[in-house]
Amino acid sequence: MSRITVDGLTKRFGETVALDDVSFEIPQGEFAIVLGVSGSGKSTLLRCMNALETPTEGEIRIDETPVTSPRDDVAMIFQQHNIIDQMSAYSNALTGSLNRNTFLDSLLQRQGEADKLQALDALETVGLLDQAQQSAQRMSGGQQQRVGIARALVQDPTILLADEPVASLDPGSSQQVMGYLRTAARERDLSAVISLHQVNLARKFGERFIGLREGEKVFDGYRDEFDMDVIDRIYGDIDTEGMFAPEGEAADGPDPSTGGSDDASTTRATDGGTGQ
Ligand SMILES: Nc1ncnc2c1ncn2[C@@H]1O[C@H](COP(=O)(O)OP(=O)(O)OP(=O)(O)O)[C@@H](O)[C@H]1O
Repeated sequence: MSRITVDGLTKRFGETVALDDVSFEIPQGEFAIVLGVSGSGKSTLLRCMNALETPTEGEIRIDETPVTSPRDDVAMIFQQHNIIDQMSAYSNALTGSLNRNTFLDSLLQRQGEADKLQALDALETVGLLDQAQQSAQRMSGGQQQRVGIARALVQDPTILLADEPVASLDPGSSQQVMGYLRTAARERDLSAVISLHQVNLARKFGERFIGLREGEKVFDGYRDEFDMDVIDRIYGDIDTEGMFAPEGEAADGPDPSTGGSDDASTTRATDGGTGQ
């Protein structure tokens, strides 16, 4: 059970109001996407959720317990996945169990069988079991990010946070990574909060949407309400042409069996994204 409550969250950096009285609740198992232009407060929101920033006012609660320090049951995936190039996909995934092992045990890979099986299971979830021994530096950016997801899963979280996890990937890899994230959250019943720049990706994979603009929450709703008016509310008068695929084209979620898709139709849907 992991319900996330964001309650009257304000974060100021000097004169800058990064978040202004933001409140919402994410029920257990929901896959939520946070959208907004650069500087709207997405990263600050996620960082507050993981206690990497301290709120100026308000608080975050997980199952009614205020978040005051990083928690083992909250895993965070970053844009720069920070995996170790020289290590294999398997060894990188296994580092997700660091919270349960001493540093020396981890260094010598003396983790228990359960942790090792969990690393293999996580690699299977992200479609990389057959690449387990592959050195990370020989993997593509998308594969490396999937290793980052596997490592987060080995942490055994109930909540998955991802701050622009596909910002540096090409459209096809972005689709795949989002697909695997969605599959992982669904299979393990994780609550997920993902920040994204790309509207089409958000719409394709998201279930719940939180829109931020200049630190304020300007939208909070589900797929059926997430229309062009909402996009305008979030993005204002910037050119949104091409950010929104025609109705139906991007409405289906990923195929959980593939963790997304490489097929041409979905790649086309992404091409209509923001290109960021
Ligand atoms: N550590 C900090 N010190 C000072 N100002 C900060 C700090 N972190 C964020 N800000 C400011 O807070 C505001 C929100 O930033 P934030 O990084 O949360 O936005 P964002 O929506 O994640 O942007 P991007 O999409 O570019 O990552 C911005 O004006 C930013 O300059």
